[in-house]
Amino acid sequence: MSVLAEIVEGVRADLAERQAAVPLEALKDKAAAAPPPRDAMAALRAEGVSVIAEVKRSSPSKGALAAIADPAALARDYEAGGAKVISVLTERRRFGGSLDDLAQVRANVDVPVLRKDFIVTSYQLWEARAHGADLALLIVAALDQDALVSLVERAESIGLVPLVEVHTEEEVARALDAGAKVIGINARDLKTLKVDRSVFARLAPLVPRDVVKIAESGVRGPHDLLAYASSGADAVLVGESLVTGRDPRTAVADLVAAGAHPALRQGK
Ligand SMILES: O=P(O)(O)OC[C@@H](O)[C@@H](O)c1c[nH]c2ccccc12
Repeated sequence: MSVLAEIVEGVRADLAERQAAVPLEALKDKAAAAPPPRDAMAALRAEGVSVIAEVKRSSPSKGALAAIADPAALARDYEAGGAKVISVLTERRRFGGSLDDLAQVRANVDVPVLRKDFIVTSYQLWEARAHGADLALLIVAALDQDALVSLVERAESIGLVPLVEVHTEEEVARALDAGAKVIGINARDLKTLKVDRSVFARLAPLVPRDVVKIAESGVRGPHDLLAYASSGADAVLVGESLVTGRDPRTAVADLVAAGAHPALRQGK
């Protein structure tokens, strides 16, 4: 079984427990009472390369990365450094995250927040919105096309911007067919966990100009951001190097400064 399939199996088991504990109707009531969504499209399209900074305790490839006792404090540091969006991993078994992390982060920053998880049913989209998310990740490799299409539509109908993640040419075509307006090109193959930074430059030209392009994974510092930006990235999503570095606020600020370079202005 691929790593992705194993993770999704665990996600489905945890999901079944939450579904037994919280009926969908209760979740919908909670979503209706949540603060309205923030403008994620504007954040992603802002001047310069938008930095999406991730709250990530551990990963299947590296194991424990950082304890992150106070995710909200980390998110405030990211925001102070200039992050335009905060990503919060909510998957428990392999990434050490939770919906509570998401809610805490959302309550303590002013920028839009992404629920980063392995979403396979609309129940998880309602959960995302009920805990304040403004965007939700949809991983093409984890979904058949019918499910992808219906989750994109459902996300939009409840006020979430779907970030549709791809890793191959075929997945780009599927994302576009499903109507994705924001596409994340992940340098990491979720089936093998190998990182190949050249995937972004190869796939980005297949994405139309009006679709937001996010380069995901493998950003070690400003040098990698610049490489992704020169291949057309509107935004980069960064986790590991921020949570393992000494000063997350300065690390984000250094990325933001690199992404603001006038030579990169390609008329986003
Ligand atoms: O820690 P990195 O290499 O900076 O990568 C961040 C992000 O791209 C990565 O966490 C990620 C991208 N897509 C995912 C899907 C599920 C879980 C995690 C991810």
